[in-house]
Amino acid sequence: MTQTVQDGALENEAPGHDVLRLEGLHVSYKTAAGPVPAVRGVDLALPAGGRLGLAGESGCGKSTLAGAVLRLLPKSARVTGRILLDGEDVQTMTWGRLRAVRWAQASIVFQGAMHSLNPVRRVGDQIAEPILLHDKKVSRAAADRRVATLLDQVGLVAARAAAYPHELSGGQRQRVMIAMALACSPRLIVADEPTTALDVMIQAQILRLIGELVSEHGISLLMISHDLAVLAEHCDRLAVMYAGRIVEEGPADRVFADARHPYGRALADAFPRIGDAASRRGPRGLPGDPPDPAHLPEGCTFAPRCPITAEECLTAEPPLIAAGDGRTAACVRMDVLREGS
Ligand SMILES: Nc1ncnc2c1ncn2[C@@H]1O[C@H](COP(=O)(O)OP(=O)(O)OP(=O)(O)O)[C@@H](O)[C@H]1O
Repeated sequence: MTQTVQDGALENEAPGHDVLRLEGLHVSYKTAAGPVPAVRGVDLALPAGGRLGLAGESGCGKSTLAGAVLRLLPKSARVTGRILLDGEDVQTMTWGRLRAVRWAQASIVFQGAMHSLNPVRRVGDQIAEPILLHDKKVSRAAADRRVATLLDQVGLVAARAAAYPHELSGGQRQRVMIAMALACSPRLIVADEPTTALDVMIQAQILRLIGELVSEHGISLLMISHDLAVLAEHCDRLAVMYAGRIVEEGPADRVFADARHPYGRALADAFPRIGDAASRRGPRGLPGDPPDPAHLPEGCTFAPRCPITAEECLTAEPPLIAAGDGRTAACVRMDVLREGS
């Protein structure tokens, strides 16, 4: 593992107790220009019924991590480390086992339902498919009844089962995707930027719906977004990702209100807070861009954009260390950040 969790949550928990557990996960894409390290030594644990938010800017490796969980990455991706679903290593599953696990044990809601749904099939048939696939004893009539129940749970009338994806609004299509994700009563749902393509009001409704459904059904949630504020509202823990690594992890309210890593702090400050009087902490852009994963800087990868960089940041990549209140952060200058806050 490249990341050391000193005094972190991972060391104290019995393996196999988590619905999802990533141990030293690395994903590198093979390209003509050389390897692109998209995920670099990630350790994460999601207990049963937990809701973990994964935040970070575009290109930091969030979708790669999500795809790795169900082995949905392209062939050019080289994955090392362990991905444990209920203690079972996804990397060593046979294709048959993997097919059984997808939908039934874990399902993913991707961004942009239009691309995930088949445009020439009725949505009811698409929701019924994983149900029929996973339980050969279920009759078509029983699957249709289940589809009607699922549509009702996601706030759509049963008659919508007959619609084609293009006949639905973006929000309705995303509700269909959520119904599909719930169809086989999984233990884990991974929601990868589930509302990116939707307008703000609909985004809030869909996120609330996901939150309500996972609690109602006791499903664990890994929610991925660039928006730390949204994640803080719907998750109990937050992990902040930068240039392929987790740079901060901890209880959602603590990380959002008082991040220990300057990147976590910048992400929290980038969005207005609900209830903030006259924008005391208005939205603030983070200067610069994340590094190109194929050409990472020496030392801390955030140093070139960091407001508190010092000489010591430029020599080695800081390990993830205990940062108080059940948090971990990968910053050698977190005390300076604390003093300045
Ligand atoms: N198939 C691929 N081949 C080569 N590089 C890839 C491939 N897919 C992703 N990458 C690179 O891996 C890095 C991580 O990408 P990823 O899509 O996981 O990030 P992300 O945080 O999910 O971004 P976004 O929010 O834009 O989806 C990026 O530099 C991206 O360009």
